[in-house]
Amino acid sequence: MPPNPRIVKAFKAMKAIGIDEPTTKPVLKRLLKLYDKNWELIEAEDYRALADAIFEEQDAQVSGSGSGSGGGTGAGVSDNGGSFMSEVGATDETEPPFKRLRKGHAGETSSPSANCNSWLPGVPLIKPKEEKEELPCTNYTLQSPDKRRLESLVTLPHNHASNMGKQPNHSHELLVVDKNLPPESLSPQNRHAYKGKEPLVPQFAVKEKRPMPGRASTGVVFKDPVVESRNALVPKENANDTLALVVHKDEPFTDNMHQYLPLAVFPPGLLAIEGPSTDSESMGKRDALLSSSPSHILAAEYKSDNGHSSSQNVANGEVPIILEGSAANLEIATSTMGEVKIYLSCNSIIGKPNCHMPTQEELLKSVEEKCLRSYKILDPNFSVMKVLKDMCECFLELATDSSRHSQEESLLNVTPRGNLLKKPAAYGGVGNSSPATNTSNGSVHASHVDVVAVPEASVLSQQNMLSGNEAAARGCSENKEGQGLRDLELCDSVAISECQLTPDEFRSLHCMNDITKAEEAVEIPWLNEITKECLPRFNYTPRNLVFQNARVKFTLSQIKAENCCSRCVGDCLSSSKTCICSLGTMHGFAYTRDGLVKEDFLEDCISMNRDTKRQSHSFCSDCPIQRAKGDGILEPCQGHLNRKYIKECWIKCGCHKLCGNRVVQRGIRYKLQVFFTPEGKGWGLRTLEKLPKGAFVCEYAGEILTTKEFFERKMEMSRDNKKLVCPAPLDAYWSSKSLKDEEALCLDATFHGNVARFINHRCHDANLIEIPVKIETPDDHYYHLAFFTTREVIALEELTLDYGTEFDDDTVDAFKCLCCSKFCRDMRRSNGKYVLKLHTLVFLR
Ligand SMILES: C[S@@+](CC[C@H](N)C(=O)[O-])C[C@H]1O[C@@H](n2cnc3c(N)ncnc32)[C@H](O)[C@@H]1O
Repeated sequence: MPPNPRIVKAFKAMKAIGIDEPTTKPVLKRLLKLYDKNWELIEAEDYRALADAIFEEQDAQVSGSGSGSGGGTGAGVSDNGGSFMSEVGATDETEPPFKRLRKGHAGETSSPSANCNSWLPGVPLIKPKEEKEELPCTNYTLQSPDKRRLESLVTLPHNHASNMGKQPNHSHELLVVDKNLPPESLSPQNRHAYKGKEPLVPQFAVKEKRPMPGRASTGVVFKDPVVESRNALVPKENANDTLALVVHKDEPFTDNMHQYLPLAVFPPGLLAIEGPSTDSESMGKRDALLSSSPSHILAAEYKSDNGHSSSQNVANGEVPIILEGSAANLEIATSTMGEVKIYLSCNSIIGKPNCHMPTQEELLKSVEEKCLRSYKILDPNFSVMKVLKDMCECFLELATDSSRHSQEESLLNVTPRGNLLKKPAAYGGVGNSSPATNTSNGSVHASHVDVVAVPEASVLSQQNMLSGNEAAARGCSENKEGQGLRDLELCDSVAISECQLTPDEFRSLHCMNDITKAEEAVEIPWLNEITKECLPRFNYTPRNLVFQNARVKFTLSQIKAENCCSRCVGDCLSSSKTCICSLGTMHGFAYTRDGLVKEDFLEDCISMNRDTKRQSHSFCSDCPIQRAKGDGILEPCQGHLNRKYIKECWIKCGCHKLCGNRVVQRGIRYKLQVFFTPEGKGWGLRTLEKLPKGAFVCEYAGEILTTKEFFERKMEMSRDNKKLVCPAPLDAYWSSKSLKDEEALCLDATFHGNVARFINHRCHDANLIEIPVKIETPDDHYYHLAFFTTREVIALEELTLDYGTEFDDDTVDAFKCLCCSKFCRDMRRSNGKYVLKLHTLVFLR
């Protein structure tokens, strides 16, 4: 009979860890009996149960007791060398070795079937059936970038009580040993705990070796009351089964000494109550936790150089001494129970006299204040606990995303070392991001930043620090007669406002953040570092709303079979079949697969806008504007610029919402910010990330008014000495054919509008262009006004549009143009004759 391949494999596995076949055989036989031939249990975790049982037996032999300790597999089962499979059915109900994994926990029961997988992919760990009364998390794997080190480390439940002068029931103290050491080189006390290749419980792999300083080493544990309830991180004298997170210097197998300062431990319960501060109940709970008596919160666990362990309350002024190395190191430990522990070793306090350990509450408050000041994080809900919680959650996400890396890589690389806590929470970014660099005053340099997901208040500071070239690139220096200098001065003068706001002011500034009220897919914050002015009141609407009489009917019957691609599926842009929607216009699809307007189409639109020679106009015989003015004088039509348009797939098309021919209808995608301009233009809109040429930024959304309604509204407003914000006629298709009043439409964003209402004017070389887009209806009198970039726009650059205003036209009440463009059409600026006129129909051409 050929040898059972499973048996052969078991032998091999044991051999790999230095256990020969004769030693393995009897134990394996006994295990098979015990597990009723359930090979899965034996094979689990690289034959961990088998290895465990063998060590158990060796331990027993060393101690001469004849039976394994702690309910082990027992000894004395004879190895008769026969076929294992024929020997099943033995009656000795010895406890399975899995139970040993939790040895030391009073009243604990376990069973072979109680296997659980660690959430770290590929790192299965055994856990007992009942977890309630136990350490919630007895397997901590420190994530280390140092792969080799971690590979060579395995941790053991610490059984060296005698060496340590400690009671042996402190069985969860940790010991770090080199995994590469053969088991024989371990003492029997330790070998019994060498359970296969994977770390055992509790597990605590240390990141890297550090030289031991010639002084006492101290591990400090901030003990959270919540944690205490779960028995983790309690001072040793308070708990028999303490999980001590300190590695002793005198341990024979390592000089890896770490002192960890666990800032926060988030067992699931604590995570659950950590909500945003608006949730008063959660806040209350958290506050209650944080306001526990300091002595309860703060405890320190010391390991001194002489190998003695003691616990101390650091609040009494005794100074822990931390190992040398970098000023602060961040370590993250994870557990099979889904817990993440964060350790911060603060080495820089070494040798500092009169150190007083802060309470956890003090520390969190101080870090929060620092964050608010240094990084201008304006979110009133911001809290360090939240950041830490986010860190834990991100960690869990990354660690459990098996698609990202191989197991080892994810184990090792998910934890950035060092400065993690120094980074502002608001940092992040989309696409390629080169991180902005912090300056000593806490502001941020924006140079060479492609993508800046900027903490709102720091953005202006970034702009203030632009070099001349950068400023030029952003349009501050390209104007006439020293205007660039003036603009730069203006920019410079803004710098003083930086860092002057208190955290409370920052918080209150933030109270109205995200101007979209979550109506858009992205948040759009606002910022004013120039004045105390707040954003004007208006109702944010991401889509156009009919005010009253406008005739905007979206009916399916309007969309004929010949102008919709009902047979398309998925993405029309990548379809091999010709899509009807691409035939509807002269230019085929206007978008590239990247969702950008095609270069030639865009260039055409731009030149038709900028080059008067290429412009053509339509003239109405009975112009709705002249009609609607209602001043009794019916002037001839002034002409309406003919424009190219984009037709997107619409409701009757069969394609996906993510079809490449549906860009504008999917809404704003880029990170934008409304900010107060330093040049005196009032509010403006800018991008917080680099935008490619032809990118859709936003559409102009507002109320759809008939032209008649618009003029009535305008009159009404001017009676109250107010003006409308920025009306835009939808006149691209007005022509000689007579339009009814309810068809001659325009958009007004004064009361209801979107972010486009903050886009300022720039003469000629604006970085945005408006292109009419048909989305719901082929009716020419209604369409969307979408804004696309005319070129690449760098992060923090203001987004501008050429309104088409003729500043020398006395019939138009135009603002004094401060666009800074060298092509500025407002001659009043250069000759000093600044004429302040009421702004009216700037969009009307
Ligand atoms: C569509 S709104 C833009 C947002 C506006 N800045 C605000 O604070 O609400 C148009 C108004 O902004 C101002 N504005 C826009 N571009 C300007 C420019 N280049 N120079 C001066 N003021 C400008 C004018 O008051 C104009 O009437």
